[in-house]
Amino acid sequence: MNENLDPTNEQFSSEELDIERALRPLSFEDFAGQEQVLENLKIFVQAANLRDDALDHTLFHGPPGLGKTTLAHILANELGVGIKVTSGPVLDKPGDLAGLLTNLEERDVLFIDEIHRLSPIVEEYLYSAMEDFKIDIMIESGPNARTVQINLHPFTLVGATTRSGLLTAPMRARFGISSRLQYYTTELLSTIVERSAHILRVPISMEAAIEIAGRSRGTPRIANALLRRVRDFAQIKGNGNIDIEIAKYGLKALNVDAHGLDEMDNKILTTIIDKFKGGPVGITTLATAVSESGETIEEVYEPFLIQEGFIIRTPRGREVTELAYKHLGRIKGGTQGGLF
Ligand SMILES: Nc1ncnc2c1ncn2[C@@H]1O[C@H](COP(=O)(O)OP(=O)(O)OP(=O)(O)O)[C@@H](O)[C@H]1O
Ligand SMILES: [Mg+2]
Repeated sequence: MNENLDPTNEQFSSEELDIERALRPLSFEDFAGQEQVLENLKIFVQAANLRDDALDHTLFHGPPGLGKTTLAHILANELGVGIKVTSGPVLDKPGDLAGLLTNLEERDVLFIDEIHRLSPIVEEYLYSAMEDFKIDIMIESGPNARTVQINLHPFTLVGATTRSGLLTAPMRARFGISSRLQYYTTELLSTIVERSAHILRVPISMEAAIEIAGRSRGTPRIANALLRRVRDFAQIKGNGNIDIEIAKYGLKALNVDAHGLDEMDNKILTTIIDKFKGGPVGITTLATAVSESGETIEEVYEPFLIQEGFIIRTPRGREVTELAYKHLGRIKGGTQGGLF
């Protein structure tokens, strides 16, 4: 998870983690949006259930907070199987992976988060497990050491990554299903906010839900985080209900950007304006200027900025739009920031 994209910008306390869990949809039915992805998944799951097969290995990619982990759990629920959860950086020895794999029951889901961060040795070890449901394990040591091949139960590997560009080609090729998650529209996010408010038992007006949704960077995780903070304002400064006034008051106090842009988004825009005269600027040059990797900019930040019309991609690089100048209160061609 990318802490930068969490507007509260703090580690979750255990209470917050409980809330996070309570708000997480558990079935296809509770999951809003991503229609195309969901429509296909429903068919694949239904077919696998009908044949009593393991679902094909499935990859979810896309920016943080859009529902990759949520969907991995939903898949296990809908398949009616168990799920084991781990992540790329945690699995540093093939032995750890072997332990997990041999403990999987028939059709279980093995969820590997941040799958682009697997070590090459572990990744290679995973290949035969994914392809043939077989692994080699070393038994005994010293002169008696030998490897034996053992059969695994057919299982489904579900991988998640925010950085699909960093996935190796052989790894990518082993996923039968690959889905990219998209940013959510304000309308969809407002239904998510309403659902979450209902679970948290806090009354919210439709207008307020739309206001929160519109400032959530197209991201359910951010929408839920903003809802929780606004709920605090409603309880302390208001009468407990979230209406449009208290929502606006809370969002202002939280310093939430009118479009839900975060610090890095704004840094990217100001850098293009201030250092590169609004662009065009190449991705590598831009990346160096904002001290972030080019891939992260391309996969995590830029898609939203392009979708919302702040940046355009030209053959010569990235250019900011009028909207970006307006948003930052700058004048095109001006040397100074600030309109006022
Ligand atoms: N479609 C959805 N409907 C309702 N709530 C959602 C939806 N997608 C995500 N959420 C909420 O947003 C939170 C974040 O989603 P999730 O943890 O699945 O994101 P992620 O893609 O795994 O993010 P990361 O890349 O940071 O791991 C979830 O706890 C869930 O409550
Ligand atoms: Mg996740």
